[in-house]
Amino acid sequence: MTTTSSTPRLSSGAWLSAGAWREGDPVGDRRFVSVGPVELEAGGRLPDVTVAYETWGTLNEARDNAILVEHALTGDSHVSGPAGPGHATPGWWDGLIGPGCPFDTDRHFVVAANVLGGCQGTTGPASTAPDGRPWGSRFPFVTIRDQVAVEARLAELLGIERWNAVLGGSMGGMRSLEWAVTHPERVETAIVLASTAYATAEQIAWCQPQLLAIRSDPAFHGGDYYERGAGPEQGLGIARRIAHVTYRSELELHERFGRLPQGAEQPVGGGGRYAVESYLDHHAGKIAARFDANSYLVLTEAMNSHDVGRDRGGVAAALRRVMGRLVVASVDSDRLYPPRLSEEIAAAVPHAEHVSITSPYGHDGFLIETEQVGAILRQAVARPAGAEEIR
Ligand SMILES: CC(=O)SCCNC(=O)CCNC(=O)[C@H](O)C(C)(C)COP(=O)(O)OP(=O)(O)OC[C@H]1O[C@@H](n2cnc3c(N)ncnc32)[C@H](O)[C@@H]1OP(=O)(O)O
Ligand SMILES: N[C@@H](CCO)C(=O)O
Repeated sequence: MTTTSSTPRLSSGAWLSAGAWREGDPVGDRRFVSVGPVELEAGGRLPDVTVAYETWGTLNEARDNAILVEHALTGDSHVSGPAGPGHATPGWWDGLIGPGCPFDTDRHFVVAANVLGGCQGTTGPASTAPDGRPWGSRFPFVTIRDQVAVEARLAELLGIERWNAVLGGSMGGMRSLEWAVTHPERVETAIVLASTAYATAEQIAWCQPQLLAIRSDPAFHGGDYYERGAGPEQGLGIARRIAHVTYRSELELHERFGRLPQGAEQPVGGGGRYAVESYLDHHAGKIAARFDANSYLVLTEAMNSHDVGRDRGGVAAALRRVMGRLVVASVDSDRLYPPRLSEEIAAAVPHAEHVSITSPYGHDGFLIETEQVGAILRQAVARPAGAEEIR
């Protein structure tokens, strides 16, 4: 099946939406595949879902060396960058995939896909609906389980019956855990970084002003802004500012910025900014240039819906389904996904291992502390099942 319709974009947008490529055609390092119609957990339906994905290494004959890397809220399929001449775009977890890396491409076949509802090539709100117009406000509610269902279709199309490992951080960790609970027989090792078995009240609470910031931007137009030239970039920027503070630690911000003014600006009564305000402004500008506000809403609400225990007799009962190895890692300074949430998962799964990542950076530590994360991943995929604890 092929799709040839146009790609809606914001004026400043560098993001991609599904629907503009012929199936199988690469765009940069990405490939695109149709996984067909998807019935959603909350009752909606998507008549044809496209998935953007990338791979590294080769699937072996036994088809037992495949690893699925799950990205977080604003990530994408581009986990790893330079793999040779002509592949110069950095990835968000560079150094973890390649010859001799924790995911050694001489041994492993690594797959990463943009998530359902995203804006980097997989079907999302900016994609073209059957009537030829962007889905916009009509894009249905998706859950973490729906996202995993789409990934399961991708696995089938790639000929992967069982993953050697499924791993990810934050929202990626939610999908990894859902994989291990929904398809226990298809996951040899699940690695859940800086994540949780269910969205907590505080996580949902932090999301609420973010959702409101986007929806109350006059340029939001109820979500149907694609054909108007500009989108709710102000609202998205405010959402990112709120979120970004929760992604870092109080101590890091204090030691890094303290009360410093931004250059010569005079914040106290001078109309200028503090350096930390300038830092948040910078991250706000970056997200508006690379991410679609509707995807931010859809994915945030998917995270809020996350609860592995839903319709499964509760979290503890759901976690008892996990059959393969489970490695849970938390960042010691993470105030958004505090270590106690990882400990809860580990306590509910007798054979699980809990590892602590030491970092001043808070939640974003799972993206920044690549040496520690690399060591965890290397050991998790190198050891036979049931081997001693990682330390
Ligand atoms: C290659 C890609 O596009 S990856 C896209 C997908 N991205 C993802 O999946 C992850 C999303 N990214 C993130 O969450 C974050 O960017 C992280 C975790 C990677 C950032 O980690 P860090 O390396 O700690 O970056 P940090 O938060 O310090 O920000 C650095 C930026 O702030 C800027 N900055 C620092 N201080 C200030 C200041 N006072 N005023 C303005 N800007 C400032 C730096 O110049 C730098 O800018 P740049 O990123 O444009 O080069
Ligand atoms: N900084 C990460 C944090 C989300 O967990 C992101 O933007 O995806």
